[in-house]
Amino acid sequence: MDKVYVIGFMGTGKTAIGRKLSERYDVDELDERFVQEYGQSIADFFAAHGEAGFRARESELLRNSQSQVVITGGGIIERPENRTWMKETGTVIWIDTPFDSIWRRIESDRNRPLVGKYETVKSLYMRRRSVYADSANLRLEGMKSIRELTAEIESVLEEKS
Ligand SMILES: Nc1ncnc2c1ncn2[C@@H]1O[C@H](COP(=O)(O)OP(=O)(O)O)[C@@H](O)[C@H]1O
Ligand SMILES: O=C(O)C1=C[C@@H](OP(=O)(O)O)[C@@H](O)[C@H](O)C1
Ligand SMILES: [Mg+2]
Repeated sequence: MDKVYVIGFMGTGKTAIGRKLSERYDVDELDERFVQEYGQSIADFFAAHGEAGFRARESELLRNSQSQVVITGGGIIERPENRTWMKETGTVIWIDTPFDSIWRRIESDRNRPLVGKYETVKSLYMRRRSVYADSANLRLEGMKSIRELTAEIESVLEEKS
């Protein structure tokens, strides 16, 4: 398999980039598929089943994805088996954005159940950052625009085709 996986912390633009890529490529946005399949928002699902319940289903969606481009949720790298799966089945692209820019984008978004206090989210970011780095084949500079980031991912897709 020769997929492209897009990873990165919440608010790095994965979903927005996925929407643009879907104009030209077959894209699976795992969080959107989650909501379709389970008929509940991610926030409501977390409240009812906890993070562990979400992670189990998220991992299943990752494994079953048939699309060329897979847009992940920020926590996909929490499970080591997901990191291994992505590396073995495709190219993993990490969008690396400084925390303070991310925070401005996500702080008032109530759809992300893991967004709480600044310090708590920042420590999640600090813990995950090296995990994204270890999981990825390619790092993109996240301060670029959505359009530029999309174009960079498109050039990886073109190279692979
Ligand atoms: N590189 C960027 N430049 C400008 N705005 C961005 C960028 N990345 C994300 N955003 C904005 O931040 C918000 C969250 O983006 P989203 O695509 O939902 O991120 P993710 O899926 O990685 O959590 C959206 O309003 C999006 O337009
Ligand atoms: O980082 C995380 O653990 C999560 C990120 C979210 O996706 P985005 O990265 O698209 O915000 C979503 O999957 C869920 O709220 C959990
Ligand atoms: Mg998203």
